[in-house]
Amino acid sequence: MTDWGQNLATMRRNAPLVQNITNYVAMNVMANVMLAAGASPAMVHAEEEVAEFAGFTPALTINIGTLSGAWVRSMLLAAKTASARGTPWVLDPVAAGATTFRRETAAALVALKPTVIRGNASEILALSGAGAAGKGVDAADAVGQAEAGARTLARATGSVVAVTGAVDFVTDGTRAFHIANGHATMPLVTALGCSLTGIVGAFLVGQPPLEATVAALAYYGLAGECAAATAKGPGSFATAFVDALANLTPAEVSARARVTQA
Ligand SMILES: Nc1ncnc2c1ncn2[C@@H]1O[C@H](COP(=O)(O)OP(=O)(O)OP(=O)(O)O)[C@@H](O)[C@H]1O
Ligand SMILES: Cc1ncsc1CCO
Ligand SMILES: [Mg+2]
Repeated sequence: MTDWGQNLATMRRNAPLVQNITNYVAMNVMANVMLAAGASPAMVHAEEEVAEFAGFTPALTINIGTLSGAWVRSMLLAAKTASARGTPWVLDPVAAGATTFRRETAAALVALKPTVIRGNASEILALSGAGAAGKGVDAADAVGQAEAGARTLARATGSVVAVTGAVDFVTDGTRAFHIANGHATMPLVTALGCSLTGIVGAFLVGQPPLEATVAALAYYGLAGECAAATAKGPGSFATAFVDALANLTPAEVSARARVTQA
């Protein structure tokens, strides 16, 4: 059995710099989540500097949550640089099926070969070409409905595809895993999915993409379980969740990760 806590230990040893192009809603939450986990986030998105930064960062994440023309130009510049350098990068296709602008932007970014695509079921269904129920940023489909689409998307793109929800699903198109850690309060706190995308980026540094992604999701879900033990609702959950990310040890992750082959 794989020792998933080792991937957390490696990430913390690396304490990797991660460049994040994310949305206005997520920026602060995501930076705090990443710092608590042991990574070093940098929110760098200006067209004037984004490629230069992508030229030295060991990992990059791109989230299309609050788009505009200038953001898209920056995203494409950063993704092109990462792809050319072989830098691992993660795409978070927020509300990918909602509008033509989002569909086209997500497709252009997928063409630049993200190492990992991480989204909720509705977003992964939209990217895989199947009809999705979701019209906004929240999932309206169950993970199980997106698993076949995730496998197809992974085979078509060469990306690892992670579908998050009640039980997460991760595949490289050949192998696949379910991760049953997590808590139902997580989707009631905004930007926890966006922030998870940053955690996946941090785990990718120096680690194989499929295993790194599975371990990141197990660790993150477990932090949700820990937070739920003391939280009184979504507000105190958010605080307890950041504490749990900082306090969880690799040994606890190894013992409590609920990962099975799919
Ligand atoms: N019903 C649930 N039960 C347990 N864990 C959940 C549930 N829904 C989501 N999660 C967990 O919450 C985390 C974020 O995943 P989610 O699918 O909510 O992201 P998202 O929809 O992209 O979020 P956002 O767009 O608000 O940032 C993952 O770790 C996932 O496992
Ligand atoms: C609420 C919201 N709107 C655009 S991005 C975002 C953060 C969660 O995806
Ligand atoms: Mg999301």
